[in-house]
Amino acid sequence: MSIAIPCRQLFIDGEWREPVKNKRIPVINPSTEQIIGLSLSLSKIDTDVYLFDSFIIRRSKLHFSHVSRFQSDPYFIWLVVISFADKTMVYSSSLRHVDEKTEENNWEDFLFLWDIPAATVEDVEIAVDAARRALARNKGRDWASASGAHRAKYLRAIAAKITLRKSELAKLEAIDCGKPLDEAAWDIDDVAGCFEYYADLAEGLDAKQKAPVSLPMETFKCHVLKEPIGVVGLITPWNYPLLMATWKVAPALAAGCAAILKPSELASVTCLELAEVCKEVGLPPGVLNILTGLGPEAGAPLASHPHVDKIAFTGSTATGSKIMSAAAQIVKPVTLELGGKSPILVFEDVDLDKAAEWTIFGVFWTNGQICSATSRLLVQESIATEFLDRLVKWCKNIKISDPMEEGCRLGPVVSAGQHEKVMKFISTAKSEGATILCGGARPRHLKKGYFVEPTIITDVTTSMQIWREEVFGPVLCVKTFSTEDEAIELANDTHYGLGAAVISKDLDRCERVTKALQAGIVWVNCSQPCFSQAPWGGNKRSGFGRELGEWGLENYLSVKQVTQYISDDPWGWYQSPSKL
Ligand SMILES: NC(=O)C1=CN([C@@H]2O[C@H](COP(=O)(O)OP(=O)(O)OC[C@H]3O[C@@H](n4cnc5c(N)ncnc54)[C@H](O)[C@@H]3O)[C@@H](O)[C@H]2O)C=CC1
Ligand SMILES: N=C(N)NCCCC(=O)O
Ligand code: NA
Repeated sequence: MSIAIPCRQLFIDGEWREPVKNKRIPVINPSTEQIIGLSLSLSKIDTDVYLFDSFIIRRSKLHFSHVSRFQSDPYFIWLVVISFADKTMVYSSSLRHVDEKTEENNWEDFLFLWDIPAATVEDVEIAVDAARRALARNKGRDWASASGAHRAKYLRAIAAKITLRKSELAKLEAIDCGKPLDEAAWDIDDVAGCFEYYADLAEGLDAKQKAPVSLPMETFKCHVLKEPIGVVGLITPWNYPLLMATWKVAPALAAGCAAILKPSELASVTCLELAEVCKEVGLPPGVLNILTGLGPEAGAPLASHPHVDKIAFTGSTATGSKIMSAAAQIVKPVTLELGGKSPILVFEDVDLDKAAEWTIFGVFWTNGQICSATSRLLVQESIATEFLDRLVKWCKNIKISDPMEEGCRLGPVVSAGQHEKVMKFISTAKSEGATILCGGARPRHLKKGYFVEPTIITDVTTSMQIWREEVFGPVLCVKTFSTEDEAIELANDTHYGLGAAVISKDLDRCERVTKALQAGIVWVNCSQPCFSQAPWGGNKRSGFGRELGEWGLENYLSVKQVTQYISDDPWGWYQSPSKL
């Protein structure tokens, strides 16, 4: 017998809520290709399990004493099993209670499968309504027109809770999307840091209100109010599930907006935990609603909803274009962070090993699934052979494993579909005449999971698919150049314009090249580091608008001009009837 136990519900109006259509999506672990689940067969559980007890992991055997938690709380239990490549672990989470369990029950009969709720247009309606009510409550004084300092308190409380749950959230993230645990831990620090940063900016907003605008006429006085845009829809991808959500949620809340977050169906688990965090800190109901679900069913109705005032999106260029079309029908503003095919330029004066490490970090970090991945290497001819040789050596040293394994530096890509897509890119490159210098296949030691070896492709022409299209996997393609001008021309030979990196000891050259590169972000002597304080976003088909920093806050603010007539004299344009 097998029953599905829902893990979390949709988070709407400050409450957990079942999706109207009661639809759910399984949570798949990309390392095992399996639905994360628990087979409650006593014999198995006695072998090797870990219990997450109120989010503290401890190794334990599962006894009925633990299971009895079922009865004490009729809605939640605290068990989830996660299967890894070589072992099975039990983690706790809030599972909805579906049956009366007693010690006499035969547990061998039950299989718990982990899934997430799938919202549809009906849930979107309820969430949008909740968000609008949150803005209007107490004439706006509870949130939208409260002081920034008031809202900052919630942002700080969220940051603190996230820090407290860091190791658990990092594990959930790593298991759900396949990124190495060390990277996931880093992400969670960034998440907390981002909430803290926007708490500061929310406080700073109060002092910036009523900023005067000087006018050329003494009879008038002008100032500017910064007001929340209103209800915002935030649609996010799976590569940095909680961090990409945070880049939008934190500034939106700082600004005083009410938000509906729609994370990616491929990795939503940590975003649902953010909902729990918001519940715990007592965020006013409806201020943040979290709707997991499929793009066309839950994302599209947000994009086209007449009462959603803005959409902020990160994801593929194809989906970004659909969202923009939907929003355009009602002239709804959008900001779009889309794909990329970012170049990294390596000049002949570099330290080869330092440059090699940044080059592989630039493209293999997050298993190659970063929109800003510097996935086109341009290396100066004079050092090309030696540099590629070093790169291959660095690649061979990358630990590819289950993301939970100590020291893992490359995990699986997120899904079967993504795996297939990446492998197809590699085979097309081969068929178009490119050379696979290293990688290109599943690592031999990993029979299961969506793993792809770190792959370097040479003998590439500028018309090949591998040069032009975003792979979103651990694949680097290489071309050589002889002059700086040629390097710049090749670098800018793309429809995208998100990131770019230049590696050279000559800082004057770095400055020249930086100016010539068509990109929203340029890294000098590094690739990928990212800070909450600095603007993030692209040009061309990589989208528009900037997240993070003060620019990120402006995304969610509307500027209101207030102009006052201060003269005692009448305006005097028409002849006054009283003078007749
Ligand atoms: N540049 C980036 O940050 C990302 C790029 N990608 C690329 O996109 C490819 C496809 O991956 P997906 O996960 O399908 O990306 P996607 O861009 O379709 O998904 C991003 C988000 O948009 C939502 N979405 C999908 N269709 C929608 C629609 N019609 N209206 C509103 N929301 C919608 C998804 O549910 C998800 O939350 C990947 O293979 C990768 O190459 C994927 C994720 C992030
Ligand atoms: N956390 C860092 N460094 N980068 C995040 C990049 C997320 C993106 O793909 O847009
Ligand atoms: Na997943």
